Amino acid sequence: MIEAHDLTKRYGSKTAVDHLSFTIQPGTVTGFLGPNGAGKSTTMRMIVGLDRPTSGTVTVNGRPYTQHRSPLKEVGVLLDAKAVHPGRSARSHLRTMAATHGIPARRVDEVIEMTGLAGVAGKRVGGFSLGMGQRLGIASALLGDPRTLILDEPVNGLDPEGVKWVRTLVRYLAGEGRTVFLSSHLMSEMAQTADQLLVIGRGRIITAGPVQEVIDSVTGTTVHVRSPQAGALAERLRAAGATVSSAEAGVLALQGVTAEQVGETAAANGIVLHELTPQRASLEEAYMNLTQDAVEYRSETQSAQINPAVGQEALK
Ligand SMILES: Nc1ncnc2c1ncn2[C@@H]1O[C@H](COP(=O)(O)OP(=O)(O)OP(=O)(O)O)[C@@H](O)[C@H]1O
Repeated sequence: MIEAHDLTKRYGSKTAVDHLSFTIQPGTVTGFLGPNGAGKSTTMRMIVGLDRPTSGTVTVNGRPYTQHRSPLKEVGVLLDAKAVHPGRSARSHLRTMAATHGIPARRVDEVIEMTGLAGVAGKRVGGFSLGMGQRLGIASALLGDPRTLILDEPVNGLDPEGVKWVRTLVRYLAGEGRTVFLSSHLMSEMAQTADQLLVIGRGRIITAGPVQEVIDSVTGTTVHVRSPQAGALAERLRAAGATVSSAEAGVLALQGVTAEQVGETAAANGIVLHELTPQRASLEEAYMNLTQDAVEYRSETQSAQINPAVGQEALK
């Protein structure tokens, strides 16, 4: 279990994490979502004692991470998959980690098997693809057989098969009763993987709860209607509590009402309909709506991707 109380981190005048309080329960996969710069990595770094909170506290399995006697056996962490000496082989990296933490050497072979690295375990890590690096990072996190796993963007750089593998693995680990906390900026990926979601923006919680509840709360349905008697229909639906807007004559966009209710209201009042279409926002659209106010540096980032020269200017 991970428990954060009023967790805050400031870098100078920048508040990266702003009074976050949450509990991540064992036996579940909790997805930590937020746009770039939302504060996910900073939160994870504070959980594992790599950054000191400006104020507030965070504990893992009841204690601050640094107060655990064998942290690796308590918490498995994937924060920066590239933080491995490039000249070492994957096996030698894992063996060194195991030796310095009192973990038996046979566990190294187990995690190599679990993460599908058996074929490349003797190769230099420097030659690894991003996906193989991610697998090695996950193998390192699993080495101590920890009760809690903290994985920052574990599917980053993985191909679809790798993504599916991570999904299956984390579900399996949570099924064993472990606490699994993983970050992503992809709502669709988290919707398929997590039980619970914690969505943050600009260091604050935007929403949290079971995946389906969060999705239902953000993917509101709009009903589109075309009718030669749009005015009369709008009047009756407004009276019933719907929010009505109209971009052109004879066309209505309705919220707070189902397509069935619109059809029945029309029938009961003898109103002719030419079109009745429920339109559900896609998950990614809903997520973008949810977090759009919390996205930092949007224009700079986009220009940097489109035109590196503009990006250079933006960074000056
Ligand atoms: N060492 C630091 N010094 C100054 N500012 C920092 C530092 N680390 C992070 N920040 C700032 O804190 C904010 C949160 O960053 P963080 O990396 O935690 O976000 P994130 O949600 O993990 O984003 P991403 O998805 O891009 O990794 C950002 O505005 C970032 O620029």
